[in-house]
Amino acid sequence: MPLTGEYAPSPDKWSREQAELFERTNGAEGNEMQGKPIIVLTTLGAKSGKIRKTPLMRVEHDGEYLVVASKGGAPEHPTWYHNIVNAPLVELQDGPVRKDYTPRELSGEEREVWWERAVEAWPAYADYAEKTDRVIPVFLLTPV
Ligand SMILES: C[C@H](OP(=O)(O)OC[C@@H](O)[C@@H](O)[C@@H](O)Cn1c2nc(=O)[nH]c(=O)c-2cc2ccc(O)cc21)C(=O)N[C@@H](CCC(=O)N[C@@H](CCC(=O)O)C(=O)O)C(=O)O
Repeated sequence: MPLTGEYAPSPDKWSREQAELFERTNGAEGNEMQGKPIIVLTTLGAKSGKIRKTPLMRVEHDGEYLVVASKGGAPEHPTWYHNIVNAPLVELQDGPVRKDYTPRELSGEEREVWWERAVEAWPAYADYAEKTDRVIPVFLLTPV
């Protein structure tokens, strides 16, 4: 059952425009970042209850996805982190396919395995981790 509510565009022009182009073309355009594939995560605002759309790097394995709250290695988590922590359900669109997922924050050994996959998909994640003292949260998204 897709998330419903009023869409609230991100104030960040770059990611807003990429998410909107990606959705407008059903994943045919705006689907890469420097030649690497992206997905669009839809969450419900933890405070606003509005629909938030966030382009993220695509990290997939056997039908499950990892989303990485890196925000380029900024000292603080991205705000969508609070939405996902607060939400029992998120939506992810990969190309033309949009599905519901249950998010679970990873730690320990499981996080290590998926972190490797994330760095393979987008090597800059390793640089972001060097840049900040915070542990970059990662969430495993399992199809509902
Ligand atoms: C600018 C800010 O965005 P953010 O949620 O902090 O997310 C920052 C970035 O992670 C986000 O811009 C990503 O899309 C950037 N980004 C990636 N960001 C990543 O963290 N990881 C990635 O892998 C990644 C890849 C990527 C690829 C392409 C691209 O264009 C952007 C990419 C934002 O939208 N702020 C809103 C609030 C958004 C929000 O969700 N508010 C909640 C409240 C949340 C709370 O409780 O604080 C609500 O509505 O209730 C605002 O200020 O109005």
